[in-house]
Amino acid sequence: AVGAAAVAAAGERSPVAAPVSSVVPFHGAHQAGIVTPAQDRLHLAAFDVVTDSRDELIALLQQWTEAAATLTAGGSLTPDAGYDSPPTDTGEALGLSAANLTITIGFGAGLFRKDGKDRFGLAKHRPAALIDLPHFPGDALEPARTGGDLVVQACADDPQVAVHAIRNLARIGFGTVSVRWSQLGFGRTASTSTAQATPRNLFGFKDGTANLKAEENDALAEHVWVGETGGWMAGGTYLVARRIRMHIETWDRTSLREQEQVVGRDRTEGAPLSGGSEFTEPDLARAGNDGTPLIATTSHVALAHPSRNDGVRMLRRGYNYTDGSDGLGRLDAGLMFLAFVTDPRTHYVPMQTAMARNDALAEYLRHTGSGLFAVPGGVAPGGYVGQRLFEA
Ligand SMILES: C=CC1=C(C)c2cc3[nH]c(cc4nc(cc5[nH]c(cc1n2)c(C)c5CCC(=O)O)C(CCC(=O)O)=C4C)c(C)c3C=C
Ligand SMILES: [Fe+2]
Repeated sequence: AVGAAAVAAAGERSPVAAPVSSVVPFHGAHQAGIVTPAQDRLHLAAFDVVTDSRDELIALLQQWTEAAATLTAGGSLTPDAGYDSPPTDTGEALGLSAANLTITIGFGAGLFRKDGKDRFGLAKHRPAALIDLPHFPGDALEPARTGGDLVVQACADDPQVAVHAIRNLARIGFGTVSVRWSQLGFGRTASTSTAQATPRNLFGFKDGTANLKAEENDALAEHVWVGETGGWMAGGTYLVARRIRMHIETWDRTSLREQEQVVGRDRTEGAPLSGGSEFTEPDLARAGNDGTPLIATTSHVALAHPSRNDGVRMLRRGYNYTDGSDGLGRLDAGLMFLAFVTDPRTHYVPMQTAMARNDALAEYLRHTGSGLFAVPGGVAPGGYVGQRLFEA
């Protein structure tokens, strides 16, 4: 510390040890990056497995697990093979803190069977919940932004740390996997802890108010985690990823009254239009002077509310994105919707179907990418992500 202070006093930059508060533990009962506090930056990448070798796949997951444990602790990858070889770590995170990096790994349907082939002898272990998502009305999915045999979600407070993580995992996987699609995100669009303030999405509304929070253990057990009867998926969850383009130029020409009616909450506070403040429970039955519900039945909040969805809740953990413009004078901007659920058949498909048909918000949205991934439970030191699947 004395040495560091002397360097700082001399006005030079010194390599500073990562403060403890910037490290999210990698090992645990569940993978990090799900109920751990949502960071502000995302790099999500889906990979195709390009080998048919089960041993190579297992070796990759072992290497990814080891690298993830190192990177999330703020370390860099070692050892180097020598001066005449490419460095083992790509280097752009040297000197940066761990920035609360979390790395979360999931398995797509293609790992279990692809093009009719059971490449890795895993077909019999494909969970029933890992469905092929149906086509929803209005979907405009681009194949180059959809699917993937594996997914890695890297979240951090620093975008360079998140990108470094994905880049290095892709580098480790060279010859075994290739990146199918990837998405950068900024500005989380959900709170996953009551300690976090509610952020805003690119429509300018608070997003995440009624989200499931890390403190709600019973609700997480019911709506997010796969239970003990789930075999190799026990302690895991399913990640629904949807790249949703938001027509922000159209939205920006819409009156505030219309915007609030479409959402069902007021823009400033995020309070439900039935009254109260941000965290007041929406009263979907409360009618205004004209006898119609204050929260329109076609509003997003009404359609997403548990009372209209068999009591279903989900853990949303999405991010805003902007990917330049589309050549027609419009920003390609939107929401990388990420939600963790115990079973997408009950906890995503019915809600998305209702929204695609009736949600007033749908007029301003276009789903352009999609993925569904089984996210296994957490890893103990010495183990690797998905070990229970390969030993099942
Ligand atoms: C199928 C699930 C959902 C999709 C897809 C989705 C897209 C989406 N949502 C917003 C903005 C808001 N969503 C809000 C609440 C909310 N949304 C969902 C589900 C999906 N959203 C749920 C389950 C909820 C919570 C409902 C409840 O329990 O009351 C809100 C209100 C604030 C909040 O509670 O978070 C906003 C705003 C956008 C812009 C969007 C697609 C781009
Ligand atoms: Fe929503």
